[in-house]
Amino acid sequence: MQKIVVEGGVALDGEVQISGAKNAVLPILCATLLADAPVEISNVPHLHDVVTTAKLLAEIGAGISIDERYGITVDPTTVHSQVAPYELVRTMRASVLVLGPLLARYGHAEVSLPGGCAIGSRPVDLHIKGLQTLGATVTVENGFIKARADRLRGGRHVFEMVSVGATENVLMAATLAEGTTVLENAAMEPEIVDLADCLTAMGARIEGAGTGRIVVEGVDRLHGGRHSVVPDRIEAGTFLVAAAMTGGRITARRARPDTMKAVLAKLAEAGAQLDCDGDRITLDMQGRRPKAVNITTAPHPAFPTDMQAQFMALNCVADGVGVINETIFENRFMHVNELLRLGADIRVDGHTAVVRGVERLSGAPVMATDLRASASLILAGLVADGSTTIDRIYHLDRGYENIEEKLSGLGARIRRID
Ligand SMILES: CC(=O)N[C@H]1[C@@H](OP(=O)(O)OP(=O)(O)OC[C@H]2O[C@@H](n3ccc(=O)[nH]c3=O)[C@H](O)[C@@H]2O)O[C@H](CO)[C@@H](O)[C@@H]1O
Ligand SMILES: C=C(OP(=O)(O)O)C(=O)O
Repeated sequence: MQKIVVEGGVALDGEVQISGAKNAVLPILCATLLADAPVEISNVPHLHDVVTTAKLLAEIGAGISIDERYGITVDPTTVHSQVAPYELVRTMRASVLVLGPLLARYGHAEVSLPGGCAIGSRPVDLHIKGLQTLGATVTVENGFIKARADRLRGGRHVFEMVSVGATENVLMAATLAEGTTVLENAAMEPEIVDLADCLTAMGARIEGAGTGRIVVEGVDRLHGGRHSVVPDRIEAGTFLVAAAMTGGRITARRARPDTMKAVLAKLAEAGAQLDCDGDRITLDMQGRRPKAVNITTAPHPAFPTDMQAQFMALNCVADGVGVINETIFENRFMHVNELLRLGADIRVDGHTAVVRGVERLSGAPVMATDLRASASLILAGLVADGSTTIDRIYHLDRGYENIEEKLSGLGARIRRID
């Protein structure tokens, strides 16, 4: 199994290009199923999860073509199955996002329940309730969500709690429903806005994406279109934290600073000098040690759960004590035990971790447990004395494109071994 080896001690310096967002491209690929002609998606990140989604779309009959720049064109006109099997859904929870599109387009869909994952349970009751408001009959049998509706009809739906996935599934379904749908307490993440932009390019009529109230006027058909995926705010944030921890200076190119305000505010609070110029974010730490910061994860525009592990790594070597509250997932502290192996001082009590910064970490073999936990271990390795070897990095390949090449380009001593 492949591993990543990091030799600590280099202050990062240089420029890095940010890829398209994993959490935007996956719903967008599912949304292409709504169209009645090919849809071209560009700025697609080269990720394992993208390959899995493409496999799922191909399995149900969609035509997939990939150009030399990794742009993906999906031709949904050849879809012949409305069943998403367990083998694919289990490896990637985002597969559940084919439910809304298949139901809206074909009047029925069967999608395996995603089950939980390492970071916590991943229920889909909010997705189901939203589709029921649009008139679907939904049952859960033999581990599958089975949904049916001759034609969905618009309605007003209030999500009980903010859910990114449920907002995406119901939004996609509503585009082909008869009449108007109003979604209240909708998620406001930039990835929802990007999905709505892609749907709009396919002929959907959507207002309010990016606010808590989205209004969709259903249309009879969606046509083909083109869309370029929004830059990955979590990837950009991860590189900026790496620069801050190592006392370095980097510029993230092709980023979207307006989608990352909570993260940039915390980096500034940690003592980083930040300069945003169009799609470029420059962070300069001027060789200083970061100051500890308190973090509470919550839905956008608050601090994202997907950056919690990386800021935990920063607090491990910061000056002072940082308190981290994780409010989205019940088990998203699995990086703690691995960070402790590197010499960190962290105490966990329920959803709260208290991190006391130490002067130095020391390299050790560690194990990645999930995607962002893997990133936090690389960050810790960048500042640890000696060598840190990270096992089970397949998690990393789900969500970061060429991370070791990008970090090497910034001067880090990092390599992948078999
Ligand atoms: C609000 C939030 O930060 N969402 C994150 C969540 O999105 P993802 O779409 O995976 O998860 P949701 O936004 O749906 O989950 C938010 C919360 O709602 C609960 N829930 C969700 C659906 C449902 O049907 N029933 C239910 O109870 C979840 O258990 C969770 O506590 O994980 C992604 C991957 O880390 C992140 O990119 C998203 O930013
Ligand atoms: C946990 C993540 O993704 P997923 O919901 O696909 O597991 C993530 O992007 O940090």
